[in-house]
Amino acid sequence: MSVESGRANRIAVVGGGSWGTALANAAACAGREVTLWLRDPVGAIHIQKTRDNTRYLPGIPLHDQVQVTSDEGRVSEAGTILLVTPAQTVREVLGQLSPHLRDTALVLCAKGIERGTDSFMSDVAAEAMPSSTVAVLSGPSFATDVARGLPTAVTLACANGAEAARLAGLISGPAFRLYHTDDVRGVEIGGAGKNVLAIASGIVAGRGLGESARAALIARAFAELMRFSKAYGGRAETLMGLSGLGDLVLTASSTQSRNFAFGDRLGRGATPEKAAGGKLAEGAFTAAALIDLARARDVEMPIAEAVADVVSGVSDVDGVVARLLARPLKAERD
Ligand SMILES: NC(=O)C1=CN([C@@H]2O[C@H](COP(=O)(O)OP(=O)(O)OC[C@H]3O[C@@H](n4cnc5c(N)ncnc54)[C@H](OP(=O)(O)O)[C@@H]3O)[C@@H](O)[C@H]2O)C=CC1
Ligand SMILES: O=C(CO)COP(=O)(O)O
Repeated sequence: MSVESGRANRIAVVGGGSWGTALANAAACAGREVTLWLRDPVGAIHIQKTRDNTRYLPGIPLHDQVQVTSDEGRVSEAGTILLVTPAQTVREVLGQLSPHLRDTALVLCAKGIERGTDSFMSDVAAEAMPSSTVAVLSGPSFATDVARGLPTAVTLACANGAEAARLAGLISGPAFRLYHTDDVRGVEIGGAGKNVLAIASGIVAGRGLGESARAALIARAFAELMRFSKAYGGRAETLMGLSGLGDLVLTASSTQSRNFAFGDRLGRGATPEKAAGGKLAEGAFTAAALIDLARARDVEMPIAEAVADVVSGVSDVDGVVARLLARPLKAERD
């Protein structure tokens, strides 16, 4: 096999948390050679040897075709990189890796918006790596399900539609089905926004407001997501698909979701600091940026605003619930 055809078949996964490890398994099941890169050398040696990511995905065996390393140079052996660290670290990680990357397709897997700059992930990547092909992967997919080989379907977006189809084919396996689109903005808005809105759904559950309230909230949260996406150029059909409705339904209705669980604890009275419980709840970091962007284009997002206020400590749960219930009645289409 030539070096170039070897690169084409090799995928590097950057970030050895739960989703990175799951995606490494999924890509290996798709027949790819996989390098899983972690920043922690001790952790990398441990996982390579035991074939178990005991910290993030205990008890789920790592596929034989996954090689684990902490050597940044090894990332350059792959033609495609899946970037799977938290959204707020993407700029830093790309800065660290860019000297090692050439002719690389970059698939962004974090679901969030960068705080401070209010930047979407694809814009962060385009700034950090202007000559790379940038794609976004998002959709309903809990790491434990995917790592175990349970079936799901997600969306891969790239502005170049042919490249989106090629990358979807490269990563899709028997149980991990990737649909493709050229609507990058729509897909990344679905993934980032649903995390914030899932916190609201968790709050409703934790506060004991009932199943009816939760269903009503999810429907109105989806209306917010559609309005926001329209204002930022995402297509309605994308938001109605896997990365919008599909992922909102999953995340806003399952205690397996860290964002839902975070909201649930807030609803039961925990402080934002305690509610996270040491786990990543991306929506808590994205909420303020989402609201900044919504205000900048006059998009009404009362549910996302309520989450941002509770997370930042500006309001308490009962205060935002009362505020939402006191909103004036209006036509449903608005
Ligand atoms: N888990 C899931 O089911 C899914 C997650 N996602 C998204 O994937 C992204 C990652 O989530 P997930 O894997 O679950 O998170 P985890 O908390 O499970 O893991 C995060 C990983 O990122 C690493 N990391 C953190 N900061 C840095 C950094 N500065 N440089 C290098 N590595 C870093 C951590 O390393 P260390 O251990 O050394 O801190 C860890 O390996 C999130 O945006 C999430 O929304 C998307 C779909 C499903
Ligand atoms: O994005 C996810 C499922 O698609 C994972 O959600 P949580 O980060 O809330 O666990």
